Amino acid sequence: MLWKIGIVGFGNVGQGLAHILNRKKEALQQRYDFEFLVTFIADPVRGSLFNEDGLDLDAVLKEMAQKGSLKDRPEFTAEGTLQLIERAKANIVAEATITNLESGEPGLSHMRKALSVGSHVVTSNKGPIALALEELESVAKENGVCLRYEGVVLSGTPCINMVLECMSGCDVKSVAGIVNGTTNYILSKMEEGYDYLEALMEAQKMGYAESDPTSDVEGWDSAVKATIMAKLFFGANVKVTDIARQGITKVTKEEVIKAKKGGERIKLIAEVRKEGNEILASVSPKFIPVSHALGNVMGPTNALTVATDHLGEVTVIGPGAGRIETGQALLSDILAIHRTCLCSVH
Ligand SMILES: NC(=O)C1=CN([C@@H]2O[C@H](COP(=O)(O)OP(=O)(O)OC[C@H]3O[C@@H](n4cnc5c(N)ncnc54)[C@H](OP(=O)(O)O)[C@@H]3O)[C@@H](O)[C@H]2O)C=CC1
Ligand SMILES: N[C@@H](CC=O)C(=O)O
Repeated sequence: MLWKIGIVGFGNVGQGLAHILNRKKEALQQRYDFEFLVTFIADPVRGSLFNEDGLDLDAVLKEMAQKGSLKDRPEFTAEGTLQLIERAKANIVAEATITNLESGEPGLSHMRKALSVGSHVVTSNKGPIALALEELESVAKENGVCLRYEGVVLSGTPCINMVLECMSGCDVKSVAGIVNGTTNYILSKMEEGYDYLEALMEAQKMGYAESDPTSDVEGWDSAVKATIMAKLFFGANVKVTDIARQGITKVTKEEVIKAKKGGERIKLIAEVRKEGNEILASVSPKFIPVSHALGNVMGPTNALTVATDHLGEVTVIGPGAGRIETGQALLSDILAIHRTCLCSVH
């Protein structure tokens, strides 16, 4: 099968996915029998493109790097994102627009539209998954397509599918760890002597931060990830606004350096745990001994410890943000869809 892929949102992650697809085209065919065309890119500000016969990703990425815009490309279209999703009817839509924790928009409408026209959806966008997972899964089911979102908690580091698939049958008792790359990067840089703002700007440059970084530094991003984990791993509906939440804006460089001298590091820890019939979730900065596994997780790296009945504790450590890293999460979902379709054919 020749898969037609559409990319919605051509910022850090959308471009990260395009880079991987461009670079790995032959390897993906040889290794996984996965053949594809990217038929559209939708991003109203940077420029939307459509070509039923496939875009030249190499040329698109070069133009993006040189001009920061796709509006001079011959495949340019002024069509809105929803119209493009409907007209293109790609087999798979990769949705990577901004996370909106209040309405889920514009990603929520993009996903509804894509699923309802029969496109599988893969996404790194946390808003729609936190706010409307059941609805989206039911639209997917009605239309016989899949919705996958591996990247919404730990970017490309295995998390959701690791727990739901590889650890299926286990009861999860708690999950706890560092689930935001930007704040961990800032705290790490502050230990090296950077000022808070200097470190934040660096995180933005590297493509780790949300479009509004308040979400990262005030702990909202970690809280929405806790909401998603509460839903997926505990079956609990915990609203992001109900989570006891504190970010890192009050943490000073002096405190970070003092903690290190005392053998500790300050880390923004998200936790979801079951106590009796209650599911408790929180996000706050905590002093962690340098000797503890989490105490040595630095930069944009994340770590999550999943406590279960059958396996005890399982800890995963890896990138929690980044263009290519999150593009990898989308790619793993795309290949999972390809595998499922191969299985149903053979
Ligand atoms: N960056 C990371 O490391 C990670 C990001 N994520 C999530 O992935 C998603 C993408 O992140 P990232 O790439 O960093 O964010 P960016 O802000 O870099 O990219 C988002 C893109 O979506 C575009 N966009 C906005 N509205 C529309 C629309 N209606 N139609 C099409 N495109 C639109 C934006 O355009 P413009 O800016 O011009 O308005 C922008 O180019 C977010 O939801 C984020 O939370 C998840 C894990 C890690
Ligand atoms: N802004 C987020 C991106 C990934 O979800 C982070 O820094 O972790």
